[in-house]
Formats: sequence, C-alpha cells, structure tokens
Amino acid sequence: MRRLGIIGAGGMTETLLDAVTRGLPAPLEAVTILATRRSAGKAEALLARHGDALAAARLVRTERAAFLADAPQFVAECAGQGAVREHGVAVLETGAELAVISIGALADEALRLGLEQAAARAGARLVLPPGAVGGIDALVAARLSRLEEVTYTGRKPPLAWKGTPAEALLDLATLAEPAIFFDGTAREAAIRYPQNANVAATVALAGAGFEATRVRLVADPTINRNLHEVAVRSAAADFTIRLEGRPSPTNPKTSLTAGLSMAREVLNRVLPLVV
Ligand SMILES: NC(=O)C1=CN([C@@H]2O[C@H](COP(=O)(O)OP(=O)(O)OC[C@H]3O[C@@H](n4cnc5c(N)ncnc54)[C@H](OP(=O)(O)O)[C@@H]3O)[C@@H](O)[C@H]2O)C=CC1
Ligand SMILES: O=C([O-])CC(=O)C(=O)O
Repeated sequence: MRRLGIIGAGGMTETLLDAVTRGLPAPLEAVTILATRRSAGKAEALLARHGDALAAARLVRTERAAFLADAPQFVAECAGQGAVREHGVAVLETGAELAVISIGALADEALRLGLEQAAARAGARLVLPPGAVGGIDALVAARLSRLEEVTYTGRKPPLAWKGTPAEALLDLATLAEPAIFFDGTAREAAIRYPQNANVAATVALAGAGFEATRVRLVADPTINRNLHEVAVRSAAADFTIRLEGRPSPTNPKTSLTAGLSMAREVLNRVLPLVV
C-alpha cells in the first residue's frame, strides 16, 4: 500500500499520522486527507508537520471526487458516523480498502448491508479495527465456539460525556460518585452515543451481535482515563479485558488507542510482518 487516504482531520488523525510516520520504513507515495472546508487548514498543518518523512505527495481535498481521483488504495475513516454514511459506499466502489473507526454507524442495518454489498461488488474490503478496546481477536475466536454472555462496560470521566444524552440524566459538573446512566443493548448504545460508544458496536460485531451484547455506560468522577471492560463467557474460554486508555489530548471522548489501532492497520499494509 503506497497511497493512503484519510477522512477527517481531528484528534484521531493527529494520533494516526504521528504513529504512522514513526513506524514507516520509507515514506509513502501519497497521503490525501478528505476534510471539511472548516478543517482544511488544520489538515494542511497536520500534513506539513510530518513533511517528506510521511509521504512524497501530501494533499488536502474538500470534495470527495477530488479525494478519490488521488486514487487512495487504503482509506482510514477517522471522522464520525456521519462520514461513514456520506462516503463509505463511494470509497468502496472504487475498489479501495476502507477501514471504518466510527463502527457504531454499522448499527444501522441498512447502512451495514449497503457497505458490505458495495465491497462485494467492487472486490474491496471493509475493515473494522479494534479501536479503543482490546481483546477483539479473542472474542472473534470465542464466537467460533459458542458465546454464552458478552458484556461491555465503558467508563469515562464526566467531561467525556458532555454533549451527549447523559447530560439530561446526570449533573455532570457536580457528580461525586460513579453513575451508570445507560444499561441496554449495543445497538441502542452505538446509536445514542455516536462519539463515545463505537466500541459497543465493535464488541457486538465481533461477538454476540447488537441485540445480545449488553452495554453499560458510566460517568465516573474518580478516574481520569477511559476504561473499557469486555467480559466474555463462551464454550472455548471465559475472559475479561480491562483497558485503561489515556484520552487524546485534543478530544477527551476519544482514547489514544483508537488512533493507534488505525495506525496498526496502515502499518500492517506496509510492513512485511503483519501483527
Ligand atoms: N472505534 C473506536 O474505538 C472509536 C471511534 N471513534 C470515532 O472516531 C471519530 C473521530 O474521532 P476524533 O478524531 O477524536 O474526533 P474529532 O471530533 O476530534 O475529529 C473529527 C474530524 O472529522 C471531521 N469530519 C466530520 N465529519 C466529516 C465528514 N463528513 N467528512 C470529512 N470530515 C469530517 C471533523 O471536521 P469538523 O470539525 O470540521 O466537523 C474533524 O476534523 C469519532 O467521531 C468516533 O465516531 C472515536 C473513539 C473511539
Ligand atoms: O475512545 C474511546 O475511549 C471509545 C469511544 O470513544 C467510542 O467507543 O466511541
């Protein structure tokens, strides 16, 4: 893979570009960012920061047609569920591989089917990185035996839940103790908390599905990290993964591991050893 496309120019793209530049054995041929008009300047600055060490050609586009004309072979969506809806099918139709990090978008069955069908028609692949969470490999393997119970608990400091429906349920500014404000299915979590519960969708798609995966979301004033816990019981193995992620410096909702997980996808398509 020599031509990388990225959708979005926020905190995750910053983490992705830093990690990819550090990990590349040699510069890529081209990196193109599809940005909103508002964020085009930020995208330019992110690319300029890495310069020739990242890629010989560094481009920012604000129109999808121009972005696709740059012929990216691998496109990393780092923008949000709306961007998956807006651009996903069109990217796959070019035959490019598309890695989606806003995995909660796939809680919309029609969109998931549309993406899968576009990929099948074009001979392309839709890839779902583990993102902020860990243990997805073991969960997929356990699913191949027989899953009995899968629960995901997402716990973040109150600030990370600002601007979400949690605000109507809790007084985030004065919260003194951890509060579970959501207990339901992975589908409902991914749809209602699009910037905070993509992991719920990842766990669902890797494991027991959107309805059978139980999700709890917690605002916790006693922590300064984003905690992800996946508990699995299955015929092959029982396990619990507990991951304490540091938030990205520019977006407290997003853990650094999410952008790093996307960087892993990119580097696995460049380096000879895939891990
Ligand atoms: N799977 C996982 O584990 C995780 C997934 N996520 C997902 O990743 C997304 C990105 O996270 P993060 O970088 O921290 O978010 P930010 O809000 O920091 O950045 C989002 C960026 O995407 C841009 N953007 C939004 N919509 C579009 C679009 N339609 N086309 C092009 N660019 C667009 C925004 O531009 P502008 O600001 O101008 O609107 C902004 O530059 C989250 O919204 C969430 O969906 C996040 C954390 C974990
Ligand atoms: O980054 C995280 O900690 C998780 C997250 O926001 C999500 O699942 O959408």
